[in-house]
Amino acid sequence: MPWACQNDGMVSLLADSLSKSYSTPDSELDVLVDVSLSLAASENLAILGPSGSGKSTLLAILGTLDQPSSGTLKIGDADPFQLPEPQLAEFRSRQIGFIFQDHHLLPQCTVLENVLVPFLASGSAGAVEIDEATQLIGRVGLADRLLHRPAQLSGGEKQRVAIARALVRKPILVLADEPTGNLDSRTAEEVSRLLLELQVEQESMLVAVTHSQQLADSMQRRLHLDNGQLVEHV
Ligand SMILES: Nc1ncnc2c1ncn2[C@@H]1O[C@H](COP(=O)(O)OP(=O)(O)OP(=O)(O)O)[C@@H](O)[C@H]1O
Repeated sequence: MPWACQNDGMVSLLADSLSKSYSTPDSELDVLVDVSLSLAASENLAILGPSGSGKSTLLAILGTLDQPSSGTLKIGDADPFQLPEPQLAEFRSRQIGFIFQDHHLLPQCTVLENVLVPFLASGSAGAVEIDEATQLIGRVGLADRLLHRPAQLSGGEKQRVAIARALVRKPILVLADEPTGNLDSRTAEEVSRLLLELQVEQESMLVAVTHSQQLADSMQRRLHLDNGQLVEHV
């Protein structure tokens, strides 16, 4: 049995023996090897490891953006890789929030419109959704910037908008790839604190790939990925 990270709470994410290989004409590249982990509701986990150790590959599989070569994934009650593509896309947009290092905001859209994007993926945004988005934008400290465009915001403010966008539908799982990677240390600390506060408040799970020791130290659990294998860090 590969090493698995266990917890006492109710398990809401269970990844069992995930492996990912790429075939090249003359060899097979094993990028992830038997990676297992579990998380309970409201838990957060940092994934650390050297460049090329498979962190982004693991995050893409947990986010159902990439299929494992073998292994299974359960998120809440769903077995996402058993869903046909339209249902998988709906599951992903409803239940998983993504935060990227470089925010990926739509430059032509306002802060409010950017935060409404996850609702638009499943149809339209009405008064209830606009109210929810507005409240969350206030919660991330940007109540007076609703109609500003990303170019009018600082890096930290853009990342606050990206956090609001990821959390606005109260997803079961939030995945962040280097969420503070482009920020100075003080801004990184503020953004990390806000992300963890909101994730716990909303009872979402959070998995963040990070090179930041400060962010990793402020998370409940830390795992180290080395050469495609998950090993306990601290
Ligand atoms: N489509 C692909 N085809 C072949 N190899 C790939 C593919 N995608 C990723 N890899 C390889 O998988 C390994 C892990 O890549 P991954 O991006 O997951 O690492 P990482 O730990 O996130 O690295 P970094 O910290 O530099 O972002 C690397 O050796 C990479 O070259």
